[in-house]
Amino acid sequence: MSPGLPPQWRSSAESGLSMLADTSSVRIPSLISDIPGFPQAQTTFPVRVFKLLGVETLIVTNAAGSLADGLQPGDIMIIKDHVNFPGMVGLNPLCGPNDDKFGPRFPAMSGCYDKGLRCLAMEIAKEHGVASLMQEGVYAMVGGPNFETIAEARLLHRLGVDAVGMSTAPEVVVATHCGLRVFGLSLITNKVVKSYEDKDSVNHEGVLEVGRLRSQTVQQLVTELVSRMEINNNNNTNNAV
Ligand SMILES: O=P(O)(O)O[C@@H]1C[C@H](O)[C@@H](CO)O1
Ligand code: HPA
Repeated sequence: MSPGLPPQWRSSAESGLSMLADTSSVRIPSLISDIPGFPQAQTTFPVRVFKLLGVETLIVTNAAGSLADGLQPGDIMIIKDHVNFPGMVGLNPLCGPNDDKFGPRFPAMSGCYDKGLRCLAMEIAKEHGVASLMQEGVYAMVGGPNFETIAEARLLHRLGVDAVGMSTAPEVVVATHCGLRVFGLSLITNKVVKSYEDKDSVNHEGVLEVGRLRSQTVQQLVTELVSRMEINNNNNTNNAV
């Protein structure tokens, strides 16, 4: 403790320092890799294992809040593209030395959500009578774990984001890097509050509730998609194995 610290500040500063030292009770997040739950290296590791096992397509799902007027809770958004906010400021799972066995140092991300699978999913939705729940849109990943402020929600909306969540982009980046085909769905679990007059507020229980409500529909869509999608042996540009 600095001897120059005013006495009235000492006890809180000391208790803060002792909490930081006691790693058994306090989890200290690393700014680089640990937001909000697990390091990105850990959450994306299975994607490279899939690649090495010969998997060709990654299907991702998430819960997301809607910014688009046309997307209501319970709707299912086919992810057309994403904005990886953490990635854009350096929280990118590809940071660090590149492993050329998996893919190039500077991989392209345009077209990372496969168009053929997006069209097939929409066809399946029509056949199952759930097309009215489905539309394509842009997903943005934010760091979380707090939900958005109203100003943040408005900013995202103005940037062209249709739905916002706290996951998915890192796995998709790693999958695209190693040449996997990707398909993604966002289950819209809530409207993101964009107005200071709005008394609504998002909460995690509500997110889980909508997840339970639509779990069967999402399962049916994904099962049907898997049974009908083409094997894409020739699609991989990178040879990790
Ligand atoms: O599907 P994910 O894990 O992205 O779920 C979202 C983000 C938070 O984990 C949670 C917030 O309610 O939902
Ligand atoms: N914001 C961010 N992540 C989310 C939301 C949201 O409104 N809903 C579910 N995950």
